[in-house]
Amino acid sequence: MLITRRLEFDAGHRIPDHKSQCRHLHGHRYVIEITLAGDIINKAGDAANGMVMDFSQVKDLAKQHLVDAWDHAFLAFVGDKAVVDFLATLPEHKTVLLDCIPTAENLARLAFERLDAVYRDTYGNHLHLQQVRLYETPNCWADALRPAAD
Ligand SMILES: Nc1nc2c(c(=O)[nH]1)N=C([C@H](O)[C@H](O)COP(=O)(O)OP(=O)(O)OP(=O)(O)O)CN2
Ligand SMILES: [Zn+2]
Repeated sequence: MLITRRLEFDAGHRIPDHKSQCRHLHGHRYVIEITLAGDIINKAGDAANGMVMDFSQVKDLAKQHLVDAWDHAFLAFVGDKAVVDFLATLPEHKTVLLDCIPTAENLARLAFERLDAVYRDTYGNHLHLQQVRLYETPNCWADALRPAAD
């Protein structure tokens, strides 16, 4: 069984090597869709009975481990020196330094890597993170998938 929880957040970025609009400082209303795989919990009387995981718990964990850190932050490639140096001049500015360029692909991959350890099997229902879909705009998104098992 697959379940998906969608969250939204705002962040700024730029793609420094881009030859068109995206090299400029700009922002997006990002959408992240977190897909979990697992069996349906069958435990009479338990709050999670009939669920893979409570959607509110999926949301709370995503906020705690990722979304609250990225929301209203500027996501900057640490090698983008001009921007990193500029942001450092702004008192208490919320900047998230990344070791990669903040494309949709890289953000989806980073989100997957960070959240993978967060969604763990607590009920013996084989719960695990299956996919992170990251929308940069309503028309553009990237999917980070769990690699197929050997
Ligand atoms: N493969 C990727 N291509 C692009 C990325 C990316 O992360 N991965 N990012 C950008 C820009 O940052 C920008 O966010 C995308 O802008 P744009 O192409 O204009 O997207 P829109 O949905 O706004 O396009 P419309 O044509 O206006 O619908 C660029 N490429
Ligand atoms: Zn962009």
